[in-house]
Amino acid sequence: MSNSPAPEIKPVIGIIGGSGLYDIAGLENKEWRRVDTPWGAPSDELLFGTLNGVRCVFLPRHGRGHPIPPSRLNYRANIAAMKIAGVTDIISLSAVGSLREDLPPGHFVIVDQFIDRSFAREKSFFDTGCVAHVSVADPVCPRIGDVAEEKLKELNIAFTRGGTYLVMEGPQFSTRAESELYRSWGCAVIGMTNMPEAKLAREAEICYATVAMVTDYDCWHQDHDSVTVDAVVRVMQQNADHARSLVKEMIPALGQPRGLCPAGCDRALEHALITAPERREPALLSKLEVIAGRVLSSFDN
Ligand SMILES: CSC[C@H]1O[C@H](OP(=O)(O)O)[C@H](O)[C@@H]1O
Ligand SMILES: Nc1ncnc2[nH]cnc12
Repeated sequence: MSNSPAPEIKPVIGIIGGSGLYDIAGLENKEWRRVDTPWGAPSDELLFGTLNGVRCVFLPRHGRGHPIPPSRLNYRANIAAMKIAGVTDIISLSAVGSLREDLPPGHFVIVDQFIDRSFAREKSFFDTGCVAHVSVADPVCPRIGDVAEEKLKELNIAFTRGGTYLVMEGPQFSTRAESELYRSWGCAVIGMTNMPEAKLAREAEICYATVAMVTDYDCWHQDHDSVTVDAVVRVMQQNADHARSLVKEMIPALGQPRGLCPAGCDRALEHALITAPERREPALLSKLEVIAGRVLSSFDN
């Protein structure tokens, strides 16, 4: 065991804004800047700024004006751009449908698990020529969840800590049979975007947590109409102030200098690489430098 002191990390907070959240309030020194990555361009320029002296970077997940559907998002570029921008912690904000009676529209859920039913997306930075298998047994960072919980309480916003987010491919909403199936699996909420986003953040060793904002009861609830985009947008407009206040409170708290993440999200690649150094593909390795340079440069993996 090493006796060296825990490094002092100055966090940079990334915020990925979902449907209805295309900007964040209160940022100082704001600047939209293009960030290119070895996996192509992210959904939009990134908004750089500071809040109470904490550096933050905002990305509208679908782009400003929402031109990109869930299956066409370049999830790898989005996470790689955050990594290149120096982001250490990501707050993912998402509109979701509720799969439980006790999670009504307007309610917030601090997600702790996912079931990934997406299938038409690139899910890893690694590939033939450099294979890695990270653990996503606990796919979100509990430290970010703790801060979300504390701030939601202070702001008096109704929320639930914990719940499984079912990730569907979309873009069509679910059939009633699918919705009932996911309910029978014990899922709390449903959306189309948080995977592979969370898996890629783990590969990039960025702490990541989802605050889901319920906008509808999907299509299973007999007393509520089936979800429509209009309904999602209407509830998100009502919720947007809550989401903005939450982010504004979370950033200064998460931005305090700290040591390594106790949950180990920032060391996820240690012991994850399996390809022998002599079988690694140089072209892929050079792409991976921005994501995995920390572990690839040490040859004893
Ligand atoms: C506009 S309704 C469906 C859309 O909203 C959610 O997006 P996000 O997670 O980015 O808030 C859902 O996943 C769908 O992409
Ligand atoms: N019911 C639903 N299904 C999938 N994604 C959603 N986003 C918001 N509501 C949703």
